[in-house]
Order: sequence, then structure tokens, then C-alpha cells
Amino acid sequence: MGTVTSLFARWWNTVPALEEDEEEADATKRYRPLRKHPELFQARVPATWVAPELLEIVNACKSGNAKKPEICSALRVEVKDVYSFLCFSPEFVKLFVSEIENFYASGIPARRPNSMNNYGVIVNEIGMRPMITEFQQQYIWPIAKVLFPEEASQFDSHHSFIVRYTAAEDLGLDMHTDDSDVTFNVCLGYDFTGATLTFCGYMGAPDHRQATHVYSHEIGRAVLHLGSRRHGADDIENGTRMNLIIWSHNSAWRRAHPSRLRREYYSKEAGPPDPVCLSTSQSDKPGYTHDRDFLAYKEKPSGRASGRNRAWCPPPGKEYENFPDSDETM
Ligand SMILES: O=C(O)CCC(=O)C(=O)O
Ligand SMILES: [Fe+2]
Repeated sequence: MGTVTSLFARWWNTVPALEEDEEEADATKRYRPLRKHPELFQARVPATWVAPELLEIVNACKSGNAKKPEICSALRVEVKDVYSFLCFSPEFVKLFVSEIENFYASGIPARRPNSMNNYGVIVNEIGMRPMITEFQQQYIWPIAKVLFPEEASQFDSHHSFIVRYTAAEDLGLDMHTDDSDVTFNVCLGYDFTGATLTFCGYMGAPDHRQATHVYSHEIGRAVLHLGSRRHGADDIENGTRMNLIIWSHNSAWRRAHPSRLRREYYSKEAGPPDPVCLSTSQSDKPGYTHDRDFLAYKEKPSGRASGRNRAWCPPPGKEYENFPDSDETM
């Protein structure tokens, strides 16, 4: 990831992706002889891997008659600009999960997908990039192009990873935006309770920190949203949740919209934030906090009593009326 993106990531509380090597990752080389299902490492997505509903949506989108947001009944509008659909067949879910379990069992070290997730795996780095690229181009892109015509005018790369949460490991993921143009997020297992996904507004919009929707993950169902939408994974209560996330990138759109990185394009906030939309930390560094008014609405998280204050949101001049004074903020 380049400097601009890193800066963008720091400034906007975007989840930063770690750098992916141009060369074949070490994990790919080491894991190659241990692959359990070699078909997951080829540029092919057999029709038996996808749900009939996904085929229906893709066909509707390709027909050119699809109108946003009512593409077809198989596509559910969760809330404006957040969509979900049945995506993978039980056959694929079983295959994919068993491969990931096999990778974990191999003990091969894998770099983590982002600075906020300690138990995930970058699936591109274990050799799955060709299959994911095929899935992105054949299935995600035709749908995203209809739903988000500008951000998804083309997809030319992706950062794809597994996230895993259990009560004994990572419980959830703090509020953030993604370093993606369009995010695809599908649940692959297992049994769990809690672990919903809470959506707020768009980065820099007046309702940026207003709660808009709570999505409940279901195995095989995918959710699609823009990376600039603030969201967070709520704590898991029991069991284990595993999701595959594909961050699609559109370099042309990024080049054409450098302004999305600039403070002056941030709107004044309409009102005080919903506490569920407040962001504490994307790091284990104490005191690493993103929302300037966090302490006016929530307790200081334990173990974060000191340290550098990196809070930036909302930017100066963009505060809502009666923004709490500095004694109440970090
Ligand atoms: O756990 C989830 O469902 C969401 C994870 C997420 O938002 C992310 O990894 O960027
Ligand atoms: Fe995310």
C-alpha cells in the first residue's frame, strides 16, 4: 500500500491493508504441497459453488434491464446502499472452510489482513488470488457495477482475507471504513451468537456517525457495501465466526477522485454521534482513539489510559452544534 493510502488510512480511520508482495508470497510456496483442494487455487469458479440466487442476480444485472436497487427479488436491500444475497452453495462453504482449517493446521505463518485482526489470513497470500479474481470479475463486478456505477466502473485488484472471531480471541472489530472501493463480505461459518455488523453513514457525510442498520450474518449470505461506509463487527457472544472479505479496488476511480482524501470535503456533522458508531481504536497502542468526542459518550476502554491522542473525527470546523468542550474529550 502506498504512502497516500497509508495516510488516508491513518487519517480517516480506514482499516489499513498490509502490503502484499509482488512476488509469490512465502506462504504460497510453503503451502503449495499441502493444499487439500487444489481446485480452490485455479482461476475457475464452477457453477456448483454459487447459490442459484447469485446466478439470478448476475443474469439480471447482465441483461441490462436491472434498475438499482430493485435488481431482482433475490437481492435484499438491507438499508440504502447496503445489499445482501445468498452467494455460495453449501458445497463451496464446506470446501473453503476445510482448506482454511488445513492451512491453520499447517502452522505456516500468515500475515494478518489488517492491523485490527489478529486471527485472519490473507487468502491471496496462500495462493487463492486466481480463484478470487475470477469470482470478483464473474460475479461481484457485474452486480457492483449496477449498484455502485462509479466506484465499480472497473475492478482491477483486490485484497482478500479471512476474518475469525471467537470469545477467546478477537471478539469483534471497531468502527472503521475499509481501504476498498467496494467491500464484499460473506459468512462461512460456524455456529455463533452475536457478531452482528453495525452500519453507520458515509465518511465525511453529515450522518457519518449515525447508526443506520444492524446486519445479522448468515452462512453463505454475502453483504455488499462501499468501503467508505462506516461499519464495525459487534462482539461475538458464543461460538466462532469466519468470513471471507474481498476488498475490490478501482484504480481509475481513485485517480479521478483524489479529493476523497481531503479534509475540506468533509461536511459538518448533523448532530451528536450514536454511541455505537464511535471508534475507539484500531491498534493495541494505549490511547489510540479516533473520535474526538469519544469520552463524552463512552467510558475510556480499559488498558488505554495513556498514550498519544490520534483522534481526528470530526475534523476541526466540522463539529456539530454544541460539540463537547475539550475537558470531555480525549
Ligand atoms: O467481521 C466482519 O463481518 C467485518 C469485518 C470488516 O469490516 C473488515 O475486516 O474490514
Ligand atoms: Fe470493514
